[in-house]
Formats: sequence, C-alpha cells, structure tokens
Amino acid sequence: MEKIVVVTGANSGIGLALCHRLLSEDGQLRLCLACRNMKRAEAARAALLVTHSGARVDLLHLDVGSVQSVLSAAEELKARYHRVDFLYLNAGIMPNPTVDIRAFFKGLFSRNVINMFATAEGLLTQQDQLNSDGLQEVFATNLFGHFLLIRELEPLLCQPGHTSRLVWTSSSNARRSAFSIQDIQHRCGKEPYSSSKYASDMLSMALNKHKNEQGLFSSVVCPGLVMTNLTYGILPSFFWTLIMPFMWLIRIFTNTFTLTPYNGAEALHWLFLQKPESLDPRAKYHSLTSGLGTNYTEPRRMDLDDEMTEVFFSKLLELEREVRRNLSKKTADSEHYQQYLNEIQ
Ligand SMILES: NC(=O)C1=CN([C@@H]2O[C@H](COP(=O)(O)OP(=O)(O)OC[C@H]3O[C@@H](n4cnc5c(N)ncnc54)[C@H](OP(=O)(O)O)[C@@H]3O)[C@@H](O)[C@H]2O)C=CC1
Ligand SMILES: CC(C)CCC[C@@H](C)[C@H]1CC[C@H]2C3=C(CC[C@]12C)[C@@]1(C)CCC(=O)C[C@@H]1CC3
Repeated sequence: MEKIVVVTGANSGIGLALCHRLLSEDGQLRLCLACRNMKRAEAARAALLVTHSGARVDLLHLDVGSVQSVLSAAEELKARYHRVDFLYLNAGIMPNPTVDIRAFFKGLFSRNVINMFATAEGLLTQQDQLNSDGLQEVFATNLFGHFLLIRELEPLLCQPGHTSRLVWTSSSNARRSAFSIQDIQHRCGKEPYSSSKYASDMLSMALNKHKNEQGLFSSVVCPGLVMTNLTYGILPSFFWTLIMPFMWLIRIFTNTFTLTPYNGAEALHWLFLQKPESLDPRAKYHSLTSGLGTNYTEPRRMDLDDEMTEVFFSKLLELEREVRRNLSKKTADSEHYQQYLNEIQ
C-alpha cells in the first residue's frame, strides 16, 4: 500500500537527507516536502528527482512558526490526502546562538568532556524574540506550530483500523533543567532551544498516552551532532573549517558525532521500518556513528516526569484555545474594517 509521508523542514540538512533515504527505501512512497521557502523546496524536489526519477514528491507551503500558515497548510493537506502515514516533525531553529568559550575550555579538561561534546550542556545560549502571533519564536517553531499541525491533522492521523506515526527531531541538548512549567515558552531564560526540545520529548510521551488508542504513535529522535545550516550558524564559517579535522578526530571517541546529514537521519529512517507496538514511548532513539563510520540506532531512556508531562499537555491545549480565539477576533476585526471601508466608499 502506498505510504503518505509529510516532512517539515525538508529542504535542507537532516530533513532532506531523510527524504533521500526514504525514497531509496520505498518506491511506492508519496512524499510531501512541507517548507516555508518554496524556492528552496523546489530545489530540494529537483535534487531528489535527480537520484529518484519518477518519484512522487509534492510540495507544501508551511511556516511552522506562523499560526495562520499552519492552519492553511493543514487545510491543504486535508484536501490533498485521505490519510497521513508518517508525519516527521523536523523543522527547527536555533537563533542567535552564543558559545561560552570559557566553559568549553573548562569542560575540555574535566571528566565531563564526552558529555559536553554530546549534549553541549553549559556551552550554548540563544537570544529569542516574539513572533507576530505574540509567541516566543523558538517555542512557536520547534514545538507549538507542530503541535497545532498535529491537532489540525487528527482526521488524517487517527483513522479507524489504521496506524499513523509522528517522529520528532529532538536533540541531546534537550534538558529538563532548561524547561520551566511556569514558563513553557521560555520567555525568561537563555536556553530556548534546549527548553523547546525538552518540550517535544514531553509532548511525544503525552501524545502516546492520549492517542495510541486512536492508532497514533509518536517517537523522538536525536540525530547527533550534524553539520547543517543550523550548526554552521553557531560559529563563524572559517572557524568551522579550522576545527573540522578535530571534529572528525573526536568522532573516534564519541559515537554522537554523526556529522553528515545522511548519518544524522539514521534513526529517523530506522523508525520508518519499525512496528509502532515495538517502540518504547519513554525512549529517545539516537542516530549514532562508530569510529569506523558504521551507523546504528540506539534507544536511551528520557528524563521525563509523568505529572509535569500531563500539566504541560493541558497548558498546550489551553494555549491552542487562546491562539484560536485571538485569530478569530483578528479575522472579525478585519472583516468589520473591510465592511466599514465598503460603506464609506
Ligand atoms: N544539526 C544538528 O546537529 C542537530 C539538529 N537537530 C534538529 O534537527 C532538525 C533539522 O535541523 P538541521 O537539518 O540540523 O538544520 P537545517 O537548518 O539544515 O534544517 C532546518 C530546516 O527547518 C526549516 N525551518 C526552519 N524554520 C522553519 C519554519 N518556521 N517553518 C518551516 N520550516 C522551517 C528550515 O527551512 P529554511 O531552509 O527555510 O531555513 C530547514 O529546512 C531541527 O529540528 C534541529 O533542531 C537536533 C539535534 C542536532
Ligand atoms: C570552541 C570550539 C573550539 C569548539 C566548539 C564546539 C562546539 C561548537 C560544539 C561542541 C558540542 C556541539 C553540539 C551542538 C552544537 C556545536 C557544539 C556546541 C548541538 C547543540 C547542535 C544542535 C543540537 O541539537 C545538539 C548539538 C549537541 C552538541
């Protein structure tokens, strides 16, 4: 049976590598690249068709950081497809990152060095801002836009007698101490990325609890450290060129330096081949690469609190109601204004 797979942020990095891998895996696939920039989406589609001529690759405009765009994209998906088998929630941002160089050198000579390279704990901060919906941008893009998309697509994802899958591209940088249940959007802290990724881990578990009965299963992935537009944005490019030989050297000591998007997509691809009942809802599936370059997937237990996960899920549902209320108010206001303009003409 033809599988319908939607990938957000599919035009570059891990998302694009995943698309290549899925097309090589399954010739029957119907792939939908959900991207915010249609020029980049078209270029990605053309690249996929060079190696997979005749493949069915659709494009969809989706800015996960905009409520209106998510709602329109969901409408379009519902008009195009009668179900969605896999939804890869992969789009993500890390705006204005800063590396704490002192912490890096301190960590380099400590016993925590491997963990520091694997998780970037204590090394990275970001500067976030409000978007036009009044939400924190990192939260809105990495988490809330995807949550809203899932809610809108429930008719395509929860079908009787059929299972559908969600796969989140989370991170080893997801950390419980970066997340606050009193500040789910991370308005106050300096680690919005870490907070948003921890939030996706919790949301995945909550969705399993509430939606497995309706045939919807969610999993979380860490792709390892991958050289993509996101990571190239962390340090100046000459610096990356300079330290690249060391990065390949470090790979001998840590299996989390997957480095290429192909390797990083390993666990995302592996999950495509698994039966959902065989998966652990509390596990994060890590893409790993050995020193000799062999790729494999390893589940690792996530640090999650059941009670906080439930509270978080209700807070998201409440925020969804608020966002929808604001949107209908905005629409009503602009309709009244239009009516007024028509009347005075
Ligand atoms: N690289 C790494 O080491 C790691 C990455 N990750 C996660 O992997 C995922 C993919 O990132 P990666 O491949 O590394 O980086 P890239 O920057 O290459 O890919 C990110 C993708 O997300 C898209 N995107 C960003 N914002 C939006 C938006 N508002 N709406 C729609 N699409 C959007 C980008 O589109 P555009 O091209 O238009 O910007 C791009 O296609 C992210 O979630 C990231 O957090 C997790 C752990 C490690
Ligand atoms: C200062 C330099 C000599 C070396 C700096 C190395 C760091 C830039 C990297 C060490 C661990 C890396 C890491 C990430 C980014 C780059 C490092 C901080 C991520 C945060 C990228 C995005 C993720 O989701 C997880 C990665 C964990 C490891």
